[in-house]
Amino acid sequence: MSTDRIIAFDINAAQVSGAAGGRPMSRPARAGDAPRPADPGRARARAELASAYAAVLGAELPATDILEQMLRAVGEAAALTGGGAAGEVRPEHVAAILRVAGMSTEIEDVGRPAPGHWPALAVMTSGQMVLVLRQDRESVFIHDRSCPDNTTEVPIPEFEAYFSGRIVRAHSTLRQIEERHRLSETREHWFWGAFRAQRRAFVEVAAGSLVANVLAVAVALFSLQVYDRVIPHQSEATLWVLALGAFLAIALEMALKLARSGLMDLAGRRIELNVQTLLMDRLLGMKAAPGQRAPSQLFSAMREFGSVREFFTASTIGTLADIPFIFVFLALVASIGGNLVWVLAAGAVLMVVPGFLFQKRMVALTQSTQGAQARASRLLHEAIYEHETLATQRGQERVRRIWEELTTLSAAKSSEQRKLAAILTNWAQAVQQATYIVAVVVGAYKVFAGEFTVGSIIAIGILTSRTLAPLTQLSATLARWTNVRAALDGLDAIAAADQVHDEDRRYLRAERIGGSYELRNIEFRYDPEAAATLDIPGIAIPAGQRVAVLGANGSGKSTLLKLLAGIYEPEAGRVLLDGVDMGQLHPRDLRRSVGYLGQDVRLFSGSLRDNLDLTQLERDDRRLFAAIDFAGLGPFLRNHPRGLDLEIRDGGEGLSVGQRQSIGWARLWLQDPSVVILDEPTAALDTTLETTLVSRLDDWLKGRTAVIATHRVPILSLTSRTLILQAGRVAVDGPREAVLAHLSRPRAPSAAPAPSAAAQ
Ligand SMILES: Nc1ncnc2c1ncn2[C@@H]1O[C@H](COP(=O)(O)OP(=O)(O)OP(=O)(O)O)[C@@H](O)[C@H]1O
Repeated sequence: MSTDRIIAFDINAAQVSGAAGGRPMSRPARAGDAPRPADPGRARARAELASAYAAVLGAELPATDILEQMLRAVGEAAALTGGGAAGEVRPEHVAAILRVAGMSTEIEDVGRPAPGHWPALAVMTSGQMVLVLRQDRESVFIHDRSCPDNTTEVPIPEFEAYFSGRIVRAHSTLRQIEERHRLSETREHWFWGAFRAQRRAFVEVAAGSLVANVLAVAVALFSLQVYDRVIPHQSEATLWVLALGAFLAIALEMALKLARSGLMDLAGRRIELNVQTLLMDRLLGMKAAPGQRAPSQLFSAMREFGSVREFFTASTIGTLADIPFIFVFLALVASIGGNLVWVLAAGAVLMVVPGFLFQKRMVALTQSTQGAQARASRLLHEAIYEHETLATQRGQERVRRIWEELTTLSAAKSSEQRKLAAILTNWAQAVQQATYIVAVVVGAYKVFAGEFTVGSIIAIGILTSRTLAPLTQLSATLARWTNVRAALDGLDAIAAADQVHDEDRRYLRAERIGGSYELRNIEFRYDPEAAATLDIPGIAIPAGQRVAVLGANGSGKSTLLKLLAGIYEPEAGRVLLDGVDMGQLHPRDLRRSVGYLGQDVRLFSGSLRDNLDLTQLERDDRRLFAAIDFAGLGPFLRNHPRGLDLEIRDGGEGLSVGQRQSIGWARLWLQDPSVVILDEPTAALDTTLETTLVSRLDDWLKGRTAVIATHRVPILSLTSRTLILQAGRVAVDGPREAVLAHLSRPRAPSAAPAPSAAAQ
């Protein structure tokens, strides 16, 4: 085997040069060569190599995802080093990429190749790397995309001649393996699972509570001793020793309780951080479920997390941690006062029973307040963001009326809720005092009978308060629990909502999507009771074709486009992209390759730069300006004093509707997808800009599949095929000219049949 052959396996060279197959590596750098600029191509190649390796190891690691990370790292390194050595991506960098993907990696000097080393990346003497899959007695097998089965066999002596002896090895971590093989039923609950993760803190809190509660007995014992032993003997020294002991116990108890609340606070913060991150992830990753989930519901559910957080703070957990010690105190009372303990037990039961009895009423109240609050927050949102429409359409009166109704309702319900909570707390306090009195009365009778000392009564009095105090707090906690449970239920709906990226699935990875569509027996409806919004037996769109979708308002154009973009899933039937059901493709690959420009381009608060580059991966301002020029915003932005730093205000204000549409175009240009789905993409542009854009698009759309819903004539000229929708059905399908000619023909009762897809 020649050097050329070994080089032919080198993925770096192949990818850097952009060729599909292997190609000899470029001349090695010589001393005196000018410093090379940052070389994202090389980084790309290394990232792809790492990706291939990860795929061999079974990790779901797409080249493009790590590539994005890598390019970013290279960009940052280039910025730091002034562009010098950043292009050199060494084995350490590849190891870093694999670590980014959550794998554990090491670089080893193994000297000679041996079967036990592989799969691993082998560093060759030239500095290049190859992915060695396995080795038998005669050959090593190298990953090479240009060969059948992606594998090339190389005799060991030939390989050894160019092998530097270094390898980069990666393994899935135990956690990843566990994740991969975990049964879906054993997945932890989003909230309680986060609690379980902090169980160590809870065990420590429980241990602290035990000691603190034992120390709490000190005051009762102090009184017992003082009344029964010190006072009768007038022993001053004992008094002070006992007092000192009691002071110490109090100080220790306080220190322990402070430590306990500190610990709880820390655990609480960790839980909150994990849960909030998870909830936001789920919210962002939710499948679109049009007509099934009101945004205001989601909004108020997320806001309600505040009440959950407040509930699970140190005071609640402290109360709960103290509950088991009630039995310890009761045992102590029994040892001092014998049967008198039943008075305390009865008091304890009486204190908490109403709390449980009122739960149902509390739940009903919570539900109605939450409903009103959700509606109020939607109304508030509309009153603020749709202020102009309300003002010009004189809609304020309606808003005011509904607002008043909702405020009255929620004020009445929450006042009832507060009343109930107050009843529960006051009842608990009253029962606690009554129990004390009954205990003292019973104790007094025992003193009369000579069974008790005065010190015992005082000690029992103190112990009664200590025993029952956590129960008073428990009643207050029970009153709040219904609120928290309702909030948790709302959040449960978010955490359990169907996700675009289902963690239990292994999706098909596609570095590039060609863009041929096939729709089979599609049915889609927003309202399960209503007739189908879309009913399409079959459409095929070959890769690279440009299709215009026409139709009256409400005929289903946008819905069809959203199905093609993978935003909605059909209720029945299948949408195949490159011959594969869209649901099987990895959502990230889909989003990268399928560009969607909706009717209404939304902006987010931040700078214009942030808005253009929502992925935050674009480091090159020249590309941002090229995108802006493409979209026709160049002159405006170049003349603007703030340029790309132009501020977009809360609610996306800061640009005109047409300019917003141009931003949508610029985003699409930056995304550079192989499939473009455009919904009325020039509706807001002026004629000059539309004409310029259309002329640029003619070139840009080459090689891309495009489906464009439009009412505008200029954009039609870009397409070769026209579909006309009528009430969700394809009424006409054929070559553009034929369809347009058919449409412009005067209608006769027995019109010629419309061109069909077969006419393509
Ligand atoms: N989010 C939604 N929830 C419920 N029904 C919807 C929703 N979006 C659209 N519809 C209904 O589906 C039908 C098709 O709407 P679609 O937006 O696809 O029409 P279109 O052809 O794009 O109209 P236009 O030309 O006005 O944009 C309409 O009758 C509409 O009422």
